[in-house]
Amino acid sequence: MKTFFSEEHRRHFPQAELSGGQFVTPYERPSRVEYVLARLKERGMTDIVAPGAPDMAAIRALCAPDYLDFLENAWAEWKAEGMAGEIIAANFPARRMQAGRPPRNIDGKVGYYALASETAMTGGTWAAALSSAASAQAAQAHVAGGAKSAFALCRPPGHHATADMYGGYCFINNAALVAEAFRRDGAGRVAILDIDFHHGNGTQDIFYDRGDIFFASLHGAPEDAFPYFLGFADETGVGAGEGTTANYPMLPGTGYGPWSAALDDAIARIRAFGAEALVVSLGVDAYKDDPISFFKLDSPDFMDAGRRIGTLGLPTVFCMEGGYAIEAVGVNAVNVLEGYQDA
Ligand SMILES: NCCCNCCCCCC(O)(O)C(F)(F)F
Ligand SMILES: [Zn+2]
Repeated sequence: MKTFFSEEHRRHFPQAELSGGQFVTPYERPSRVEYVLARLKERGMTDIVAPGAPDMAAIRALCAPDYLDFLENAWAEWKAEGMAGEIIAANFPARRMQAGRPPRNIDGKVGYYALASETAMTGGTWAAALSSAASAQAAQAHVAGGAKSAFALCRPPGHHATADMYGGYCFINNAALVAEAFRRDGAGRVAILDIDFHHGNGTQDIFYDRGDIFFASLHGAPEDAFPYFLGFADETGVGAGEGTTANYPMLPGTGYGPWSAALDDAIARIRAFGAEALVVSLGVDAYKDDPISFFKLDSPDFMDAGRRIGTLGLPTVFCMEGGYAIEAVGVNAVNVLEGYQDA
């Protein structure tokens, strides 16, 4: 399996994340992908290439123009306003406020486009997000060109990003770009399977009214886990998308037994949907030692999960999402890829 990866990810490394009322070193840090690269090489998956330039037309087709303008210009505007630190959202359009009217002031504008305040942006975030999107796009082109599967080692991740909001360490929805590209390249129906511990609210939001894209997510129950405000089992899609969203919220302490039962159900739903291509939002923060999650999967479970996903026998692009037990993130992510290839 070929891996697409860009060193440009390094341009996004904020010094701080707001967590528990303190500023901590961000959990979503460059060393995560270094562990994945090391494990890929250890397992002989050494076909690792850098993507070309991002397909900006496809990114513009996915994201709102004003949101892309914001992402590109936020840092300059923030510093022009005399802000001393990194970009962190502090003001949000709360209930019964004007959530559809972007402020002129950059401090207000940041909160308009942010869905959470833990994620800081810096001067290199835009470039890093574009390079991550480019890896996803290149992986999809490789599969559309005939490869059975490909791995987009994306950093920053993407599944919390909507067409017009960032947060949860995400800016551009890489998995959504891949799904749309599969559709443009002729796949009539595409499925996105999100196994990251956190609900892929952005991916769900983008495709919620679409009948051609199936979205399934296994995640920590919204009552207990970020992003908190989406991911309930009764969210099944709307309009043409009715029945094409399947959420599997699960409680703290969930182990591989119930988690894999949910996976099997999602796989059956994807098969019944008639997907012709598959995108996997590959987060491995369901791992038992993940510092910000509460499932109890162990490393061999990720190998078995990959094998089960492989039984779909679909052209597949894996997009790296989360996973914060840094020493294990490489083993767990590559285990999914190896299990998939062994199916
Ligand atoms: N005190 C820690 C609270 C953390 N709150 C934000 C969690 C973001 C999770 C991001 C992710 O893992 O879902 C992604 F895949 F996008 F990276
Ligand atoms: Zn996650």
